[in-house]
Amino acid sequence: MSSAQPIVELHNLSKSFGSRALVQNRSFALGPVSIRVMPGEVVGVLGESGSGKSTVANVMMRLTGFDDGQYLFQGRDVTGFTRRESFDFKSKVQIIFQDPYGSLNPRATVGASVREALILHKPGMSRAQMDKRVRELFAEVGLANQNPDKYPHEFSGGQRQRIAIARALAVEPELLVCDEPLSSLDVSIQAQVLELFVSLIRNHNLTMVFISHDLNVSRLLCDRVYVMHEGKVVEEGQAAQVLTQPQHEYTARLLAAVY
Ligand SMILES: Nc1ncnc2c1ncn2[C@@H]1O[C@H](COP(=O)(O)OP(=O)(O)OP(=O)(O)O)[C@@H](O)[C@H]1O
Repeated sequence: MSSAQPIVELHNLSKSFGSRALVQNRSFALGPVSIRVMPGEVVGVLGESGSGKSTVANVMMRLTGFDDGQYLFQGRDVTGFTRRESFDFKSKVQIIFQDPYGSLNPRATVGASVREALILHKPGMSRAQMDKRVRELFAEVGLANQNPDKYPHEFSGGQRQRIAIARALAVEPELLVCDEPLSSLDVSIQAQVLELFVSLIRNHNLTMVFISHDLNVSRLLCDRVYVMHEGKVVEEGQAAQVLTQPQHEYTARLLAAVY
């Protein structure tokens, strides 16, 4: 491993839901978990439904807080972020959700949605430069022939997910968090969007956290993986190793369920 600074470090982080006052009503979603993401890595966070994967994604995106532990982003404790750092964080970290409807404004054309990201996070571009960038991004995600002046409902689910990916890439994020980005798509479309992820990872040196219950997809995309069970990391390591010769009995069970 290089001596570069990690992008993300979660140290013994835990999070509970429910009433803080009534300990018996508190349910633990996470923890403690420690997860590290180095620049240029594709890191899988894997597990069954309810294992805490989305909570990890939400904490990493700062969409939700946490109770204990520490979250360092590029070496800075996120709880001490200034307003400026919080704003910068939003352009450095992007998320792709399971359901692309959730990330696209239904009342804006898809081109306007991508331009909005450019206006916010890449200020100073002219309208012509933005339109050119939108066309480049659309080509990159396999939508070269699609009209950016159409609305989200005029596209298929797979196309909408491609647009959400284009929007996330528009800000050239330093970290892309993908929360089950294939799960809401038809099986045949999943394979095509998976191919897009493979080519984006190959061509962009993306740093990515890939949240998934799909071990086959994770084996294909990820360099390293963390396997979660009941809110804790039960196994971590190189994807090729963990997903072929698991050391933990839970990972072995998950793998056995796939074949
Ligand atoms: N807002 C919430 N309020 C209360 N409990 C929650 C909330 N969000 C998650 N939980 C609980 O935290 C635990 C982990 O949920 P989480 O959504 O992170 O799991 P997951 O592995 O992403 O599952 P899935 O794949 O089904 O989304 C679950 O027990 C869940 O019920």
